[in-house]
Amino acid sequence: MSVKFNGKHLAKFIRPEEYDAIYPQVELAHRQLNDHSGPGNDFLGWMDLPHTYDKEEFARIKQAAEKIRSDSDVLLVAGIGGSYLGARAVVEACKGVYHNDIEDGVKIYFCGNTISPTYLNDIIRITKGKRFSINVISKSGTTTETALAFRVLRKLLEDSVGPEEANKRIYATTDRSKGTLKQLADAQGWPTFVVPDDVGGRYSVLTAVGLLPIACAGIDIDALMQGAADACDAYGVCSPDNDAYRYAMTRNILYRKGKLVETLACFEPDFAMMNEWYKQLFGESEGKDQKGLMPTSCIFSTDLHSMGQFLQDGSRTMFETYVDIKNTREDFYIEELEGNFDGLNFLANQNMSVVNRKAMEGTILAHTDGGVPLGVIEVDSLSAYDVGYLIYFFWKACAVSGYLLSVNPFDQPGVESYKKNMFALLGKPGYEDRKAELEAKLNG
Ligand SMILES: O=P(O)(O)OC[C@H]1O[C@H](O)[C@H](O)[C@@H](O)[C@@H]1O
Repeated sequence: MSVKFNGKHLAKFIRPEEYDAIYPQVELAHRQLNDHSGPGNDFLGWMDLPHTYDKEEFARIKQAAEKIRSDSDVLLVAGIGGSYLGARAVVEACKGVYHNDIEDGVKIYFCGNTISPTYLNDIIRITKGKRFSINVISKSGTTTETALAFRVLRKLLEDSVGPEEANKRIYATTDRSKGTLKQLADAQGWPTFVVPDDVGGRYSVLTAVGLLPIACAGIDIDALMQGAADACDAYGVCSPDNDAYRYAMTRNILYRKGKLVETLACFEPDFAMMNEWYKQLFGESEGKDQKGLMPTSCIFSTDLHSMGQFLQDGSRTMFETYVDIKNTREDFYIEELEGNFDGLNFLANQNMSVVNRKAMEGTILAHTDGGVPLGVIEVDSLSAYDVGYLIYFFWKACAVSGYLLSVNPFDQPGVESYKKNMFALLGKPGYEDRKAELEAKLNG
């Protein structure tokens, strides 16, 4: 098992009987997920996905990635939320945050995830004089941020290579049959990939949504899916020892004890976008009906120099979950310095990963002593296989955690409010009444 939940540091915060007491609710959640009888049961396509995914499309994804890698210097991936975070998270976890600067071959840039004109201009600058392709990703096919960026980038591509060649360099990942993007793709003859109906955005990284950009980065998507498939089997067993369920129970028990915030922390900067992916997964799944733990994140030891004080001594509203990556992608041997001018020879003659681990162990003990409940998710490495495994671990834990909280973990009705206001304020037809009302509030 390449992902484990280690709760040994939680012993002074949660008694074994508390797990026993909540476990029947886990059994119920397990049953509801398996027989599709719980809330949001039309969005459970992720559950068997690592086994049942469309193999024909998977092969087309690999072919498209090969083509992009051979005919493009740059791949622009336009998408937001679930159509953005997972792909970037896996690419950076497996290849590192500086993969574009270090690796030969196609550079991958993400856009359509903001309305910042500065950001878009920078993306346009990146494409100057480069051969580029676009992967536009939107399940609904109507998301404003993505559609707006895509409108600009598509024109850029058409101006650069002509409409006919542009049509061969635009890859659309969207709904099987509906939405503006699907209609456009069919009309223009762009290669299309499908976001299955029963897979929500935040559960879509192992569909074409994530797989095409991830394959373009040269990551082994077979290994990624295999990791998820093995996790699907491991966490498919209903038992108090199921680590995904243990993590879900821990979250819920701590929430009931008044903890309102979870901080996911990792001592590896390559994990920063996985943190962001986790925030969408748990934030959109659980933050509703005026309930839920607020997911936050840190990268340590970096953030120990900013958030460390609060975590050690501040208000005791949070618990921490550390992602412990057992084997780093690379190591660095620290040599002894003659004269020991910087006083750091006590660190010498060992690998830097050992120093990082001691920092983690020291932090675990300090924060636990400071009254922060702390669990550890142990991951073998950030290989494609282990990342696939970890993704499924979080999926399963999140679904059960949502059911334990008695919410529908698979919808996100609250996200619409800002959109409606934005459309009204921008004068989108159909929003006239709301526009007047909102302007009165703003100017009042
Ligand atoms: O893929 P799309 O339809 O463009 O949606 C992208 C994202 O935007 C929405 O507002 C949702 O809150 C997210 O769950 C979703 O992942």
